[in-house]
Amino acid sequence: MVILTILLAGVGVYAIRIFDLFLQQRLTLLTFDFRFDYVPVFSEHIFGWQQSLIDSVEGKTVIDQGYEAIYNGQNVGIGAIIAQTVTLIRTGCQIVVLLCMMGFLSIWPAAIVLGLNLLQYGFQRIGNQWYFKHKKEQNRITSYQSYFVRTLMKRSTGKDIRLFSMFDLFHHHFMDLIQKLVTWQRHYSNLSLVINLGQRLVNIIGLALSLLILIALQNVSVAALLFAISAIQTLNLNFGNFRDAYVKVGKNLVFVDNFRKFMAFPYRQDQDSIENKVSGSGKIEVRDLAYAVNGVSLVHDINFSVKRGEKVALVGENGAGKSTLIKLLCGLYTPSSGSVSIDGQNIATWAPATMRQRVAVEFQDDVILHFTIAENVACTTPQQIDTARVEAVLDEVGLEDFVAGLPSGIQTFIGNELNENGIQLSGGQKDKILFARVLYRQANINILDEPTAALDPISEKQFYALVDEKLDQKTTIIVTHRLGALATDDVKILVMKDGTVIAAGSHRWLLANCDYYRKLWSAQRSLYVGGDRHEAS
Ligand SMILES: Nc1ncnc2c1ncn2[C@@H]1O[C@H](COP(=O)(O)OP(=O)(O)OP(=O)(O)O)[C@@H](O)[C@H]1O
Repeated sequence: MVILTILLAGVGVYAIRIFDLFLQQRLTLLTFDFRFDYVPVFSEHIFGWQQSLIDSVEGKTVIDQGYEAIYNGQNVGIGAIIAQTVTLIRTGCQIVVLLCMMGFLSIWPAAIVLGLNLLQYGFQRIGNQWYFKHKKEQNRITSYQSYFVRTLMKRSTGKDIRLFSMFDLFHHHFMDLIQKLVTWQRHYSNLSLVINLGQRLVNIIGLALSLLILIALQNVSVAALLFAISAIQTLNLNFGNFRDAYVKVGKNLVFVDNFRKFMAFPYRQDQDSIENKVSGSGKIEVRDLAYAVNGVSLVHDINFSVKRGEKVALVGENGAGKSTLIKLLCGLYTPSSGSVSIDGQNIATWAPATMRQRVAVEFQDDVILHFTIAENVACTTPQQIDTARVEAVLDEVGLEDFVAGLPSGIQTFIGNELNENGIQLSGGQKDKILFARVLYRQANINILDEPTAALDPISEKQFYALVDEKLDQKTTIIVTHRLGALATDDVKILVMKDGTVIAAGSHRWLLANCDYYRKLWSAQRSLYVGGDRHEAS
């Protein structure tokens, strides 16, 4: 009977192990599919977020960990939970088989092993509680660490580090970080050591106790005793694996929790009040607009309106709040108070897609993706690109000859990350592609943040001629430090200082009525007409 039981149990355990191979294979494919199904959902969701949320520490943590929850296959997050659940099922089955098998000898050893494993779980819980209590600290350290890795790996920062011999500085901060990491790790491994020692001790006691009981309870043969030793050890091992899997599920639920938080963040497309009206003349009204971050006001008390087709220049010193204001105008930031309305509708109620149709924006720090020129201009999939329109706008911004000289024309890749024949752009060429992107959009409101910063004088002149011609009937707001180009009567100039608009009017009117504008103007004029270069100070 004992022999038959052993045989049956052995077959049962190995059958489960073989079944496990198939489970593991299915699991690998499942987590792979999961990654491809959910990563686009994740990215799509971020499009609906407020920029201020993406910029915040909270947003960054939830993005990083939420992404990890779905992207790291079976190691972290949802993939790990599925993998550990499979382990739970597998070890659970093995435990049941082993318990039945041992029941033929005596139920006591099995009961003792079970009891002692519960005790071990208690130890593990202590370790876990410490882990979760200090997890935030470890997350922060890991996020600092990833900054170092990202910065060092990035080609552009690598250049600066070499040019300015910043390695010592880097090393200084890195060592500081490593110190924190080592301290954290030391605490954790000391605690793990104590817990593991406790668990091993409990194991040995358990094995000895079970055997003693077995001997005391019945007259067992040596063969049965040997079988009992091996069965108890296997049972213990399975209990251990079961426990580990259970604990890992708990740990990975933290990542999933972050994924859940991520999906629950306010998503503008979910709002009931979203307006999808895309028509309108392009009239902008700004009322009592203010924006603060962590209680610090960046812009405040802003009131102005822009008529359809009007050209507006936003000028002011560095840090005056110009970029912040245009981020509010195009809905990237949500005002702390006040409102921005376009054609009588508060843009806070607009869906992001509506905003993209109505407003085309060019920022100083816009990125050119390592895709083709045509894709960078049209910002859509190859099938949807209007090639003739792409060529026309590239022509208009003065890139006709440049593109004609490229081996694959508008299909040439920019940068060599995705294509080894990709080309590098100069700063001015990049600005021209970004402006071509705005023209391609054909929106009736265009907002341009320092669009000519990298342009040569001839290109800058062409740029303003193009604005006059192509954006003639369209509302256009341009942030610029080069005042001369906008010194005409048909441009309304908003002068910003310390986070608010202190004056608005034509160049001539401002020269006559605004001391601060006069100061900006004469400072710049002196550089161009060769006057007193120190006039500004
Ligand atoms: N996300 C942010 N969090 C905190 N402070 C910010 C944030 N964005 C901008 N600031 C601060 O707000 C102020 C205005 O910045 P903004 O970029 O709007 O200035 P700007 O007028 O465009 O300057 P520049 O002419 O140099 O481009 C600056 O003091 C800047 O440090």
